[in-house]
Amino acid sequence: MPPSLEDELFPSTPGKFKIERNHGLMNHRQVYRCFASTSTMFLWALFLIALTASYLSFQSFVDSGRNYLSVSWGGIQWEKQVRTSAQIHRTGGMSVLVTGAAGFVGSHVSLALKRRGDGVVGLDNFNDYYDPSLKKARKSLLTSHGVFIVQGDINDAKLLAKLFDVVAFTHVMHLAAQAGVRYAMENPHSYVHSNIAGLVTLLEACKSANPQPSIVWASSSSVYGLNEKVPFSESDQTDQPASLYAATKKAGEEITHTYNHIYGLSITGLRFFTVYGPWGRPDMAYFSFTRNILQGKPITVYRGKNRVDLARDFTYIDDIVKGCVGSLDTSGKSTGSGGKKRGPAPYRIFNLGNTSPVTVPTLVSILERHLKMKAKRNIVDMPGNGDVPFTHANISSARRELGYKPTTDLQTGLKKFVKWYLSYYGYGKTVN
Ligand SMILES: O=C(O)[C@H]1O[C@H](OP(=O)(O)OP(=O)(O)OC[C@H]2O[C@@H](n3ccc(=O)[nH]c3=O)[C@H](O)[C@@H]2O)[C@H](O)[C@@H](O)[C@H]1O
Repeated sequence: MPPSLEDELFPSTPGKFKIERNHGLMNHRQVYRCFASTSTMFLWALFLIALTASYLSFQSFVDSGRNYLSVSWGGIQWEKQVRTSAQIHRTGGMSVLVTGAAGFVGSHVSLALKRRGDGVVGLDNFNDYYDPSLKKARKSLLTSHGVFIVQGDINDAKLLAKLFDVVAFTHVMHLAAQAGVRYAMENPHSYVHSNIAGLVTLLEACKSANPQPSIVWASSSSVYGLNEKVPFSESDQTDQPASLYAATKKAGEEITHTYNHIYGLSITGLRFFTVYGPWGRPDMAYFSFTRNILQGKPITVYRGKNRVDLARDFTYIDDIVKGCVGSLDTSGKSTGSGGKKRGPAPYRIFNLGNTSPVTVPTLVSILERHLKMKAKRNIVDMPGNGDVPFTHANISSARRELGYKPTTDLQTGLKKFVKWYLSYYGYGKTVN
């Protein structure tokens, strides 16, 4: 039976098939047919290869297009920007990945590091917990100083792996977090997402990096919770958190301890005490009070049990930056590599406060003086929303180990804040 067209076009295994059909010798016609069918086959094979190749390249075009549409990182140009930003310009300098770089503390620390010649790459997801345009303005400031901020989330393991692939970061300054004590009642899962899941994703990336970076990260004074012994010392128990925010920060301290213990990551946790200053966070009391006073709107001033005023150990941003940089400088090395611990690594926790608590009504009076306007005070009993009555830091440990010495009192710091606020927003502009 002559071979069907189908057989000629799609022989299963050509050589074997022909030998079986002809039992040995072939005549001219058979040779010609064989030659003709082989060349047809060859042409079809070429056609199929070309078809497959064009399909695959179309697919990769679609994939890369999709990547560019939904992911704002990757590519040769992006890698170049990351590398340039990470370049060290001083002897003995470090290259630091700063998470939350478009945030309040993150932007200040990034600038300070860049100014003294360290390499800095920022990472920030630019979420809308508060007005993202303020974060974008901070980003522009950093860009003008040569700091590149990658737009991405600390929960994105692929992005983190890529960053460590492109740059051998010596340090990570981890400041990305869901902040705010009272907002935790509104959106509890955002705290778990950033402060727990995001932290673990970041630590996983750091543990696997080779070399492993040293990590300095933001814990919080809120871990002291309902403690009554003052001032708060790092050796005090911290097992009475008053808010979910505090609980996630406390959990962060325990989680980082396990990564130090198992993988040899060098860890420094900083308990910040109500940080304030220029380029600050609009959700915080000093900031929202300023906005409302300027707009002639009332402010709500909480009052504690038995009509006792609430008090905070307000700490000025420049002092906090010095504490952060001092922590990076003294962090010591991580000891692991490739996910394996090679020896013990430092695990440290420091209070970064101001050591002189001020009551909230006094904070309002200082603002009134600087703004030359009277506040419309609406005094209410503190609702059970996660607030603690007072905070007060003992900073002897940070002073000894980091050379930390706060120098700005609330009066001076708020003057600088008000000056910045008026230059940034003017007198009447609305802030979200
Ligand atoms: O040290 C920290 O670890 C935390 O500091 C900050 O929390 P807090 O100390 O609570 O600051 P902040 O909100 O400015 O309230 C200040 C005071 O004003 C009172 N307060 C507040 C709002 C209001 O409308 N009225 C009022 O009286 C309020 O009752 C309080 O007594 C950070 O936000 C937090 O992210 C975390 O970093």
